[in-house]
Amino acid sequence: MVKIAPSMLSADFSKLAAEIKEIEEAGADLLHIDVMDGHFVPNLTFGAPVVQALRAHTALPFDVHLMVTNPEDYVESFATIGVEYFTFHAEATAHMHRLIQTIKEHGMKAGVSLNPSTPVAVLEDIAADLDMILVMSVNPGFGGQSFIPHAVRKIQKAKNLLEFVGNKDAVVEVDGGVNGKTVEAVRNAGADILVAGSAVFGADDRKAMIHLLRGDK
Ligand SMILES: O=C(CO)[C@@H](O)[C@H](O)COP(=O)(O)O
Repeated sequence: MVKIAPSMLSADFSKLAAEIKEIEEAGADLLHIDVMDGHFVPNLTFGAPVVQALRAHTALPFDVHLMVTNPEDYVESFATIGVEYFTFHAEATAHMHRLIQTIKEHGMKAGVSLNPSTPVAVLEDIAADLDMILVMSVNPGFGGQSFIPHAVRKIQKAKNLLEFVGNKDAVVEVDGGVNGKTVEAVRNAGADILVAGSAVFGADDRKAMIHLLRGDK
């Protein structure tokens, strides 16, 4: 069964702890946390101190997506928080292999995210080392954008690559424009974790939306 990771980017920033508690009670599986530095993407969110402050307010695993230049500089501060996935962008470093090892040495799972224009093939030689491939189905930076259809094929390619290298533990996550209209294609393509920001936080009934996205019977 797929897991649902609501994206905090679409939460009410004036009451983050309450928002997180609500989506935890609504049945979310992970909390997706978008760290943006205003350089890698044209938007700025929060860093380790805010994420640290939220750790005490939920038992949900933290799925941290770093849209930053120099992701190497963030490993130590996030490792001390209690983070499940530390996911950086392939486009942000020339040293993916080394960074993956460093993330794991710091006790976190390592994910690599791909912008819509970056092919899955860039992960060929490191796929066996990964814990997650994050397929961006929008250009990163903002919530509420439309799903880019070619992401469906890319999810399949990411799944095939992990299977080809015998990496049974790694997951494929999809992020951007996932909602009631796009979710079936994404689930059918084989995604393991679905990130949803505006669809969940903008829903009148967040619990019902999480159930719908997950395909609960
Ligand atoms: O990383 C990002 C955007 O850069 C995402 O996590 C968005 O926050 C997803 O928002 P929706 O498209 O689901 O509204």
